[in-house]
Amino acid sequence: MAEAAERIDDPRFVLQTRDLTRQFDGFFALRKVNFRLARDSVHAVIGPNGAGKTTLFNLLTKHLAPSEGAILHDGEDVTRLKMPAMAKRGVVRSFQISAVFAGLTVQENVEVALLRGSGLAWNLLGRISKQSGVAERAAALLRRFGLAEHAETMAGNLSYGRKRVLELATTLALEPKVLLLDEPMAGLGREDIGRVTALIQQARRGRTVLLVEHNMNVVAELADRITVMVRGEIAAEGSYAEVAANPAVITAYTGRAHG
Ligand SMILES: Nc1ncnc2c1ncn2[C@@H]1O[C@H](COP(=O)(O)OP(=O)(O)OP(=O)(O)O)[C@@H](O)[C@H]1O
Repeated sequence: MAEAAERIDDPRFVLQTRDLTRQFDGFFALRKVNFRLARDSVHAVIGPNGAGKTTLFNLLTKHLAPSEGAILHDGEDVTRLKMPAMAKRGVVRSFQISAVFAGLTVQENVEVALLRGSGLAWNLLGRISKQSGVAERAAALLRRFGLAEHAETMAGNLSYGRKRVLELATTLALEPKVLLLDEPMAGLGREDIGRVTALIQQARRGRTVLLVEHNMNVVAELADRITVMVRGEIAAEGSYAEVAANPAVITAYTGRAHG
């Protein structure tokens, strides 16, 4: 499997794409996209419906294979690597809520994630968690994420917003270097959005975060840099103020030319 890795030494960028393209039956969902994710930044990908955001995300997270182009991680060509290999390299997407085990307690869910992160079979959960300090580490994570008082609650009984927090806690238990989040605020009310935003602010320390997000208040608050996708291509990039003032972006969102 070991292929000669192409090194592109620009250490500022943890992930880069080269002419990344994905077609579906001749339709270009993504066309020759050159995307760069700066190390230790929070970077948001936005754009109108059908712009190709999810396609880009799924290519970076290895849920989809590209039609053409390349993906580089730490300067190495990882285009052909599968999801587990990316996870080993520290590039992890948040699990979907469906991956939270409803029949386990909140504490047990985090313990499972910690064991998974250390490559141990989770059917040994009971025995190992007592022996290896996993229970203490899980409890510490729950305290950090404000879930301590729910430690013994069955995950299935948590509110939707708390499930999202738990989902993030189980992802962060893997200590990813690059955290990829697909619409982390989707379906959340205002209070939970505040909670998850604070959690991402905390989680960003020492790592890189990429999020696809529709909520512009959240994007404005969290993102150092924003990529605006339109019809499968990058239409603009920059800070929130820069992209918000960009005529191409205004046109894409309003359907009208600006000015
Ligand atoms: N599996 C697929 N088969 C066919 N077409 C697809 C497939 N996945 C995406 N597309 C098309 O590719 C385009 C980009 O879709 P994508 O989901 O990446 O957009 P998006 O920016 O994430 O949109 P949204 O904000 O609505 O989620 C759309 O026109 C979509 O219909």
